[in-house]
This record gives sequence, structure tokens and C-alpha cells, in this order.
Amino acid sequence: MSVGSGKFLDVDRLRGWIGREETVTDTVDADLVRKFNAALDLPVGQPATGDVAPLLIHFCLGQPAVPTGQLGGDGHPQKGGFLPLVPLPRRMWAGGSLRFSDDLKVGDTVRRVSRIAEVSVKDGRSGTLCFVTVDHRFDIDGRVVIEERQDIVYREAATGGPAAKPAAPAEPVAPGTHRRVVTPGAPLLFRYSALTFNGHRIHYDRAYARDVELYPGLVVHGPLQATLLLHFAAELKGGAPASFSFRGQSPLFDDDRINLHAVERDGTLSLWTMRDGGPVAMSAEARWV
Ligand SMILES: CC(C)(COP(=O)(O)OP(=O)(O)OC[C@H]1O[C@@H](n2cnc3c(N)ncnc32)[C@H](O)[C@@H]1OP(=O)(O)O)[C@@H](O)C(=O)NCCC(=O)NCCSC(=O)C[C@](C)(O)C(=O)O
Repeated sequence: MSVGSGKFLDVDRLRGWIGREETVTDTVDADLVRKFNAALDLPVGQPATGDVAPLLIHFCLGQPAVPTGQLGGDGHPQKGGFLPLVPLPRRMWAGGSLRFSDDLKVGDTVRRVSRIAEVSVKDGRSGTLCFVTVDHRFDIDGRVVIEERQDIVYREAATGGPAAKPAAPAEPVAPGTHRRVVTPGAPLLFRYSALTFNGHRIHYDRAYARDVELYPGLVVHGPLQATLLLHFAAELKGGAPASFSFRGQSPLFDDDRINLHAVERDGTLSLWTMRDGGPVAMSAEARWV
């Protein structure tokens, strides 16, 4: 099947990955919790067995420990194993949705079963996009605690010079009722990459981000933005929601101030990140029922 600007993607072959599964087990250890809290400027404390672990720490668990010599040029494990061999070079975390049935606690041994749920190709304004949807189920001794749907997008190679930042919208985005500012900077991005064992060079290798993927700076991780928004939501409502979904609309960079915004309607929080002046970078929704 041919999609967009003459690119040839063998969609039927890529869809052959649907149903492929991967199972890994990991432990929420106290040291990970300490470092997660420190990286995100949360109270570090002295996490002990049985303490509730911070929301979305599961993004750090069971990440593939691929030998460095076997990484792809972008710093991710090479495609073609669990993830389909998509012949588009620029990967981004496009979005996700989560349902929480219980807290994760320090000391929990967590099993993750991941399954390729969908592969689709679309024509986007920025070129051909290949979306890979992965379903993850996290359980403790068979008791499911988190169900997650993750959307990964692969994009065509960039051409020309480094891209400008996404333009501010003509109509300013109305501010949320609740607001907070986070200043990311390279150390936060580096520490989050380390916590999630994510070698993706767009987050820490400025020359690669600028000269190869043509971004105007280091890219702020999608899961990091989701974590900032979910922690903000839980703080505003005094507890973790039952479900949370998010979608990356445009990238943010390390020299942007991340403005977190939230508006409550009928008990549901709509949230978003954006740099000063916009546009919206990630939009999200947290529900308590
Ligand atoms: C994804 C981009 C390139 C598409 O931008 P576009 O302008 O080309 O797309 P579009 O024209 O707006 O939309 C085309 C189609 O794609 C769909 N679509 C469009 N966006 C999404 C989305 N997010 N999730 C799901 N679907 C999406 C959209 O609904 C439409 O579908 P349709 O034809 O059926 O109507 C653009 O929206 C963008 O740049 N978003 C920001 C992504 C981002 O910053 N992610 C976090 C940083 S990367 C990262 O964390 C990485 C990590 C952690 O290392 C790691 O590899 O996992």
C-alpha cells in the first residue's frame, strides 16, 4: 500500500506484528522511587516497603535492557523485535490512556504483559505517519493494577534546516483555572531518560536532535509531560484519578517553560501543557469515576 508523498510502506507486513506479546517483570524499589521523586522535584523522603509509589512510576519499570552496541541510530532498541520494523526514522510518543485499579507500592513485584494492538498509516500535515498502538497490562500476583494503551508514532525523515518551534496560535489559548510553571532544562530531561532507561537521543543529544531530526532543541518526553500533568491533577483533587488519557499535539523543548493548565468540569479535569504563548503541547483528561 502506498501512502502520502510517494512513500511505500508495506502495511500488511507491518500489521503482521499485531498480536505479538512481550512479558517482563520488575520491582518498584525504594531507590527508584527516591530518584524519581528527586528528578521531578517531589519530596524525596525515605521511601519504605509498602509506601504508595508515585503515579506513573510504572513507565520506568521493565524497560528493555538492549546492549548499547545493538541500539539503532536514534538510541532506541532496533525495530523488528517486539515493535514492528517501521521504515520511518523519527519516533515520538503520540499519546496514551490509562486505567488505575490500585496503587503501586514500594516493594511490589510487577509483571507487564504488552501486546501490539494496532498498526495504522495516516497522512498527516507533517507527512506520512505510522501509528503503533501497544496495550500494556500491569499485574501483581495476577491482580491487574494498571491497564494502559500507548500510541507510538513514526515519522518521515526531516528535510531542510532545523525546524522552527511550532507557531503560537493566532487566537491565544484561554488559560486554565489552575496553573503551574515547570522549567525543564537538560538535567531534568537527562534524569528522566535515565529513570526510564530511554536512550532516545532527541532528549539529551543536542547535535543529533538539531542536525539529524531537525528539532529546534532537546525534545521534552511525552511520558514526562503526562507525569507532570497527572501529578498536578492528583494534587488539585486530593487523590489519584481512576483514568487518565493524554495526546501530544506539538513538541516542547528544553528551553521552553512548561505551563501546566487545568480546568474542572463536572468532576473531570481537562489539562494541558504549553510553552509561553502556546500552542498546546499535550492535552489530557483525568476522571475520578
Ligand atoms: C504526532 C504529530 C507529529 C502529528 O502531526 P501531524 O500534523 O502530521 O498530524 P495531523 O495532520 O494533525 O493528523 C494526522 C492524523 O494523525 C492523527 N494524530 C495526530 N496526532 C496524533 C496523536 N498524538 N495521537 C494519535 N493520533 C494522532 C490525527 O487524528 C489524524 O488522524 P485522521 O487522519 O484519522 O484524522 C504531532 O501531533 C506532534 O508533533 N505531536 C507531539 C508529539 C510529542 O511531542 N511527543 C512527545 C515527545 S517524543 C517522546 O517522548 C519519545 C520517547 C519517549 O523517547 C519515545 O520514543 O517513546
